[in-house]
Amino acid sequence: MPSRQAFPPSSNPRPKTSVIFLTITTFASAVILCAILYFLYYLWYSLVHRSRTSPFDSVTPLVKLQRFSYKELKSATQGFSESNSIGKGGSGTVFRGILKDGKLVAVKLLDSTSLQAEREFQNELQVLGVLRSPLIVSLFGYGVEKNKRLLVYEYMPNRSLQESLFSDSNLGLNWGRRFEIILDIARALAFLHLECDPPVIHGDVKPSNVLLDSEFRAKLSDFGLSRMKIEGEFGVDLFSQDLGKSQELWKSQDLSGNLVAIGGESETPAIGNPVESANEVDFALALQASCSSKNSRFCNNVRGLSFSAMNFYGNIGNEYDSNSKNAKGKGVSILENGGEDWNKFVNYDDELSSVDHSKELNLNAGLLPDDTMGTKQWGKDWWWKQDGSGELCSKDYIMEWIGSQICPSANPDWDEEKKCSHEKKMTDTSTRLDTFEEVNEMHLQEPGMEYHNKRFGKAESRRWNIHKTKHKKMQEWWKEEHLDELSKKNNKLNKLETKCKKRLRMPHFDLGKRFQFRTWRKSRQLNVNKGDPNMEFSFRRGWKKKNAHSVGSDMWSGDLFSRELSSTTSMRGTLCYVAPEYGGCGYLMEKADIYSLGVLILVIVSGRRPLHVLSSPMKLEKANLISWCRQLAHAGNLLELVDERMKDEYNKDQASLCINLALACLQKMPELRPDIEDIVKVLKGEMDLPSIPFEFSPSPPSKLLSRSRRKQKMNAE
Ligand SMILES: Nc1ncnc2c1ncn2[C@@H]1O[C@H](COP(=O)(O)OP(=O)(O)OP(=O)(O)O)[C@@H](O)[C@H]1O
Repeated sequence: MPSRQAFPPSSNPRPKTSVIFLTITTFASAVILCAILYFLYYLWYSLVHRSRTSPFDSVTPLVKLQRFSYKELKSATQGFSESNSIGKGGSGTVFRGILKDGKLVAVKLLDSTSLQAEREFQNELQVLGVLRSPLIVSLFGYGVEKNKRLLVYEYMPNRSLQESLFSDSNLGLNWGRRFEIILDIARALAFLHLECDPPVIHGDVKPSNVLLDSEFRAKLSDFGLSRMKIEGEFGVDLFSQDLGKSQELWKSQDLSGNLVAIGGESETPAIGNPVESANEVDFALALQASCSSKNSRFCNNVRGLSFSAMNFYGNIGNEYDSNSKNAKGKGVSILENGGEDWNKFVNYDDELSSVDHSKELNLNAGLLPDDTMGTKQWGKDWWWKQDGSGELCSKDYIMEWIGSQICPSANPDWDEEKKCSHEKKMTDTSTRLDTFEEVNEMHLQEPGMEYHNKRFGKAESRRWNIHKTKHKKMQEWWKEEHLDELSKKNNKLNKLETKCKKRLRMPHFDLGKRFQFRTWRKSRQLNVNKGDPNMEFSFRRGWKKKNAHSVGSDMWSGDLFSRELSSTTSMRGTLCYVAPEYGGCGYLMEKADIYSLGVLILVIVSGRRPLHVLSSPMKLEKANLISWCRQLAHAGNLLELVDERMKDEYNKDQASLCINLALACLQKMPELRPDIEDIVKVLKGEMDLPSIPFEFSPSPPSKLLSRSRRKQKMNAE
């Protein structure tokens, strides 16, 4: 009998494998769990960390802004009395006030029903609220009550540079002061661009935003259009915002930037809720509430988006609107409704009206659940993001507008002068153009290249070549533009002559207004409040009743129209001061401020507005300060630009340095404009002015303009 093979008793290998497998699995699970936990922790940490960090933490300690009650500010300004009114701007009226402790302040009462004002209020708090520098006007505090918004600033006894420069007496501004003011403004910009982290771009550098203290030292103010430049971004994709969502939120908008229900009922909403408690507020918390959660980064990047103008174009500039079908359609329906909805406001829809500003401004943001902040974020900040896919390029529109508005003075002497010299001028100009072009060519190829290599190194030479090509195109365009401009002016002269004959008398002041009405109504078929002589147009304000008591604006000169042109705030800056690359379509970068500084320097040196058309008989070439300056530079006669009121009592070297510096700042290509650091050094005499090729035109060719120009040419033929 075969014996059974006896196996030695052996341990079962299966359980062993299971143990190993189990161990590995447990270990792997533990590792995965740890990784998940770590990831979650990281996520939590970064969210919490980000939402609690003010962009200015690194440079400035958190600033506590005082919260004032409306009552307090009302009594400080004697009930916002007219005698205490010291100026009116695009977003509100400024009053002189004395606080209980005797401190002299300037209180800005914002136009309560305007979203534009709300946006600027927020921006002012978020940017100016955390800036502290002797070169920047201090914001002491704010007030929020129902739909009232107030900002309390340090009082600047000599008001704005606008007033000092354009007042009749202008006694205060001798050359020494003017030069100091230029230096102060440059220093202020250096502070914003270089010392702030992230850098702050002012976005609206102009005389009325430069305030003068008792010793006529200048401080920069009005940060309503400013923005912070976050994380070294270049051109944050503004259009990547959740525009679909934000556009759903608004129904449509009237010309003053207020929402309008299309064909529907409207009402005046309260923008926020009164907050009873807490006299002093840690504004970082408001900042936190406003810029929290996942959208916080973008929140700061989309400051300078002017809502009103964009939709204004959307509404009226139908032929220019290639993208914003919605805006167009809505605009048309508003107009079709008879345009009467303009004065009715439906500022917030349900989601918007649910925004609790008391939380935002009063509060302990830490108590707000994150998701609440996240979702409300869009509601709260939606108007920042309106400049999206539907945005029109305002520049083209503005340029055409200027073109349509520039008309010679009604002064008959001047007309005569123009008529007589016009033919001669045509020939003169062609000669000048040739020479001009030659000089430009020389500048571009020789010193320009040298300067560029020196400054940016050879690695950049490819880019430079692209620039050169662009320059060439620009030159060609300029030539076309210039000739075209002259023939346009000629046409206008003829038209004006006919009109003069018809009307016999053409009141000086009415000209601008009349032209505005005519042009806007005719070309855009706007149904505006017909013929109200007190209406004026502003890109920032839309149509607005002129305030007879406005100190800071029109009263300083008779040339209403000229004043308006040179200080009309456009989408994200002020017409004539806004950099050409920025005109509402581009990204706001430091070099845009440099461009505005260039215009401002010329204005300070010359005591003229950038566009000065109607005030007195003058040669047409002087009307546009920048092109006149370029012509003088070409003729080697820069000092002719200096304010005649100073007679010979100015420092010629300094004046010529300033004008040259301004021309450098006014270069078309932002990269070629000097940095603010260099500008300050040049002004202080610590550095020579680099030789820079001067460009020609402040505006590049645009499809639209060339199209209209082509049409004009065809018609002429
Ligand atoms: N802190 C201040 N101290 C003294 N005067 C001031 C102060 N702030 C403003 N003003 C005066 O009020 C005027 C209006 O200022 P505001 O900032 O409202 O508008 P603006 O800059 O003239 O125009 P916009 O707001 O359209 O750019 C100024 O021109 C200035 O005369």
